[in-house]
Amino acid sequence: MNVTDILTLQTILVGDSGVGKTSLLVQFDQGKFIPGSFSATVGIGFTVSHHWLYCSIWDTAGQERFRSVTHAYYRDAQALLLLYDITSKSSFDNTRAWLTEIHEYAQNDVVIMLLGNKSDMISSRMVRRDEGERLAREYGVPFMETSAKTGVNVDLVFKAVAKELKHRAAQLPNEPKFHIHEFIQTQKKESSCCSFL
Ligand SMILES: Nc1nc2c(ncn2[C@@H]2O[C@H](COP(=O)(O)OP(=O)(O)OP(=O)(O)O)[C@@H](O)[C@H]2O)c(=O)[nH]1
Ligand SMILES: [Mg+2]
Repeated sequence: MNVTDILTLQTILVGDSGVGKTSLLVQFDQGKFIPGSFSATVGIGFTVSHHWLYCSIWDTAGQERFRSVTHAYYRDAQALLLLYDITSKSSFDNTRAWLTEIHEYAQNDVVIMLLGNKSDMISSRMVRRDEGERLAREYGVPFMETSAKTGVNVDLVFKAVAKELKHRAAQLPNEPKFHIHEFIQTQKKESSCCSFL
């Protein structure tokens, strides 16, 4: 994708409280990570990011009590990033419930991406990468592991989603679903990740 393309992208971040939605957003938008500080999002957060992409990002609160607030934002999302925390089995197990909610409230053609965040926390890993890949294949969605702390794969997530939307906008029906590996060659520093289905 020609990164000078300016694309608009309405994105929503969902997933259990504490998985790193806000941290991923701050890393993407400001390129920084604020260690240790965990202040749970209340209601909904919003950021407009002006990289190579004009991206309005809704950062939702993972806590159950804000769920009804989140529902209202699914409808307008073109892209939906569903995060779990690789150090939290429950956040991974809950992704199925999130996917059910997404299918209930979001547009049918929303681009969904499953992200296993906190990939830097190698010694505390509770969810293997292949478990994330398997779940992603089961639901037919692309998957990546990310770290909001080190920035690994964070830009790549938004590039990959933007490229999918570009393909769809260009109505290139015969094109294969875009393959994330294209980005790998150009982003040596990024870790490997599975291709899109
Ligand atoms: N090591 C590491 N810590 C992370 C990462 N992402 C988030 N954290 C930490 O995990 C905690 C929760 O991060 P948040 O970004 O606030 O989580 P959230 O998903 O926005 O939580 P809610 O707003 O309650 O839904 C914070 O202490 C972050 O510093 C990561 O990739 N690696
Ligand atoms: Mg948050």
